[in-house]
Amino acid sequence: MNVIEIKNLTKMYGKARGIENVSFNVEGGEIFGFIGPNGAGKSTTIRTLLSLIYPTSGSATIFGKDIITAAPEIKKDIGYLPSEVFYYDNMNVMDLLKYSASFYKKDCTKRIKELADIMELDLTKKIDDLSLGNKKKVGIVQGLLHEPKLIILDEPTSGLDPLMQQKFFDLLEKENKKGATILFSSHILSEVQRLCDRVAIIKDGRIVTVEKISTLKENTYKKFKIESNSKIDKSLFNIEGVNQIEQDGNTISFLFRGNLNLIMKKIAGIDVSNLWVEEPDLEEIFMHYYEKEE
Ligand SMILES: Nc1ncnc2c1ncn2[C@@H]1O[C@H](COP(=O)(O)OP(=O)(O)OP(=O)(O)O)[C@@H](O)[C@H]1O
Repeated sequence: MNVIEIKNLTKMYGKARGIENVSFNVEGGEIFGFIGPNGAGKSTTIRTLLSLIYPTSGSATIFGKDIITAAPEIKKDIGYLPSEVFYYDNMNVMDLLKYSASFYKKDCTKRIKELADIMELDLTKKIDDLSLGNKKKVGIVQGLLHEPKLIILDEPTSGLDPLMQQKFFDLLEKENKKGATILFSSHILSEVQRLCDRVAIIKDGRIVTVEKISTLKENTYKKFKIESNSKIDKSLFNIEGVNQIEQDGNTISFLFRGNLNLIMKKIAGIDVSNLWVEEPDLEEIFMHYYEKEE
């Protein structure tokens, strides 16, 4: 079952483009990545889904319910971490979190303590005295304290140090195993690759592709690097599917997409001293999608 269904969602800010005809679904139980560079439209899509802003046209459902008409009902089961968090500075952390928890029917005190423990957050501190990273942790606890069925995170890792990022990812994986669906926006591709099952790539307000991470990697280039005992004839690789050839001494490297036997036959004619065949990382795949569109 789809937890989120987005159909041709368009949001204009006056005459300026926010997002155009965005459509994709997020299935129940998956960790879904939403990637694109700054200004691509990730926050606009997320804010529209949460009814913080209204679409110009198009529609979307969450848990099968309309995002606008059923917004208050839907929100009870969503945990949201905005890209930037703002608080009343003179409250202490526990008071702020208790205040957030008061919007839900259940007692979240135990859960707040558990989460604060995992994220190493001091509940007695004043918000004003917290670093940016610690404020982000408050946002994380605030988003998860009611054990939501759907967790929506807008650029959640900015401000967290690598150790905390890891703890946070472990926490998300645990929530996912318990049944939570997660929508995770980011412009950092490695973290999406690590955590997500599928991704939607957005550029200039439009969805470029929606794919499984594994399919994205299979259908794209492989990276070849060949080392020989003598200089390799570069023209050997002037064939369809080969891109970005680079030669450095007796080493040649390139990206290839196509029938691998073609390349293997070419390599068979070389006195090979070493050979590397690697999957491109998501960053390279991403660039490829962007170039294709331009
Ligand atoms: N309140 C607003 N008024 C006018 N234009 C806006 C507003 N909010 C966003 N935009 C524009 O909409 C487009 C999409 O912005 P959005 O913030 O959704 O992108 P994003 O992918 O989340 O990027 P970032 O990671 O920088 O937040 C951008 O061109 C942005 O300038």
